[in-house]
Amino acid sequence: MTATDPTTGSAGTSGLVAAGLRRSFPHPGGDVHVLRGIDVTVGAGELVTIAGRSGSGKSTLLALLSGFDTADAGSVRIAGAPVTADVPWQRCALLPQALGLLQELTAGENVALPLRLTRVPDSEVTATTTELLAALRLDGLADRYPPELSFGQQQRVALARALAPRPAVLVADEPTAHLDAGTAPAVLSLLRGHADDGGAVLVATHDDAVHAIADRRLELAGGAVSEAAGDTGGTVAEDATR
Ligand SMILES: Nc1ncnc2c1ncn2[C@@H]1O[C@H](COP(=O)(O)OP(=O)(O)OP(=O)(O)O)[C@@H](O)[C@H]1O
Repeated sequence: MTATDPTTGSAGTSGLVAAGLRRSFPHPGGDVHVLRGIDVTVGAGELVTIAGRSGSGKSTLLALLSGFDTADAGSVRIAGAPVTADVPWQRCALLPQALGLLQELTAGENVALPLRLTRVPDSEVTATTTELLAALRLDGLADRYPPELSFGQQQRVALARALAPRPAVLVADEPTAHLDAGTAPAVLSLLRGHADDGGAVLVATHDDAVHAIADRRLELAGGAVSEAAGDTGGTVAEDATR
């Protein structure tokens, strides 16, 4: 994949480029203006984190970037093409906070799903699924259904599913929120590895360990994004964005 052009800072032709994103939600007390004109660029090969107080709009932004929601204004492009609701997993995969695992499929079947949908050969599906589950310390749990797994285990299954199709863009919402010290390093390693392999990775997080492996860190506050420096802000109060 094309790396970020260091001379222009642009994502070139293979990264994520969002411009002028605006999103409001109707509310009886007055519309909630969550995103007020957001520009975000994540180049191929880059891992960018985004921090912000609870309610600042991180999940709202990630849903727009991955085609799960539509902006009131602005554009999202991957490799130069607009992101739509039916963006294929190979172009953009979202790891949402709610995970979205299919309850009637086993962990292994959930991970294999994006590969099955694109008719990847069985041997490759098996190899990729086995490799990802092992890398996330989920060996032996492939045949369990989501309700038979802890939330942290389910979160790792959802990450494996997002990574399985080797997406050009990976968008992850708090991917380490439910992990312990034993499993967090595996998740960090896969996120960093995906970027090093040429993926564009954007992670919303309050976790200093994730910020530490990032190339850049953004801050979302008051409906706007800025480049951040220094320690993570963490969740210390509600953001009454309006
Ligand atoms: N569908 C919706 N309808 C109305 N308001 C919404 C909707 N979705 C989000 N909001 C509001 O938008 C704001 C941003 O929410 P969002 O979930 O994006 O924040 P966040 O930064 O991801 O928070 P957290 O860190 O707690 O997950 C909040 O004030 C929330 O109440």
